[in-house]
Amino acid sequence: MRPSIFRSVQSAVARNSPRRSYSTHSVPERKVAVLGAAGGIGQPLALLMKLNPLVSRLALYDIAGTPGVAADVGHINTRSEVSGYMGEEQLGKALEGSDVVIIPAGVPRKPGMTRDDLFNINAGIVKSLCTAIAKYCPNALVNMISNPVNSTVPIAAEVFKKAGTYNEKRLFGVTTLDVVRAKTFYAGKGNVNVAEVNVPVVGGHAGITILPLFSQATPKANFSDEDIKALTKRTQDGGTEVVEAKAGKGSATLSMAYAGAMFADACLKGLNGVPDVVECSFVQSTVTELPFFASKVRLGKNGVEEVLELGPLSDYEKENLESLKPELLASIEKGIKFANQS
Ligand SMILES: NC(=O)c1ccc[n+]([C@@H]2O[C@H](COP(=O)([O-])OP(=O)(O)OC[C@H]3O[C@@H](n4cnc5c(N)ncnc54)[C@H](O)[C@@H]3O)[C@@H](O)[C@H]2O)c1
Ligand SMILES: O=C(O)C[C@H](O)C(=O)O
Repeated sequence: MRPSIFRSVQSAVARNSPRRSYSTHSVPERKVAVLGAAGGIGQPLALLMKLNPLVSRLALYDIAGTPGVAADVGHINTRSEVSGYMGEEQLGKALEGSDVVIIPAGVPRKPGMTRDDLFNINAGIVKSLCTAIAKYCPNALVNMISNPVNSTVPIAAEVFKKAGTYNEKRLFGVTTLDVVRAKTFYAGKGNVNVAEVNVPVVGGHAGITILPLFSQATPKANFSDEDIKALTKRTQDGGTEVVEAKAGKGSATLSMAYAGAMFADACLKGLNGVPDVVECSFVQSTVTELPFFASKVRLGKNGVEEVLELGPLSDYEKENLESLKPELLASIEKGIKFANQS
């Protein structure tokens, strides 16, 4: 869970003849599609994926604005070929042959809203995009960013089940931003080097369902129970902190693009056979009694290689784990119901 994307980005930028360098190396061809690529997350995410030397083709899809984003990003002298696709009739072409599909399509929160308030609009968007994924690239790893993640991931699973393409190893809710925040806040409060910090974050991706496991954080810092409570609350409210600071202009976009690019990079490394790639993600799970749950996941050539157990929890974390379950289960069930009734 180290920010290896920086190393990837630095080495990509350092190369002036990327195509020549890659034609002589055994880096596999990998196509990545970004759905919602003209949005607040989509644009910086497109930039970061263009800087990733593991990507050979980058497909940027949105309902509007992608020709401009693709022309702009496409001028960067890194490995991947960039194509822009706009409107539903071009969605199939955007998806065909994709190894990884990243979905930041949909509306963001405004102050006073919960992520669940986005359900009515985003559930339909995710459902139609996943229907197309099942048709055009059923074997792709799907990285779901669109909120509410606690419901959109179960929606995607149901859509894929109906299409007969569901493989639980290939569907991921992107919770990396919770880990990114937990690391930043922990390092800031503990005055330790942020680059060395690791904090697993489990559960889901909304309010109290976000459960950072600071008892397992490394390197160890000497925090009081009150400090841990404050760090936990700040991590859980990180999204709201940004929504309020943006005052009606949306939610986290830049930190999310960073987190989304990190997670996609981990998926690509796993696909390419890099060993010991472990990230937290909201996946189908038996780690608790809930059908989906975020925890550490080992990534490999088929997507999820192993969903890791939670490990030892403090009493405070045990309590929080029990408290989050009803809300998380309700969000999961809401997604499943939506996918099966509409
Ligand atoms: N998982 C996370 O940690 C996390 C973090 C931040 C934001 N988000 C979520 O990501 C989503 C996007 O946020 P944003 O700030 O980029 O919003 P945005 O409004 O800036 O961008 C969304 C983009 O989606 C596009 N879009 C809408 N319908 C589409 C469709 N049917 N097909 C393809 N594209 C479509 C829009 O045209 C727009 O360009 C929101 O739901 C937000 O809550 C999740
Ligand atoms: O808070 C939001 O609505 C966006 C996102 O889920 C986040 O955590 O920043």
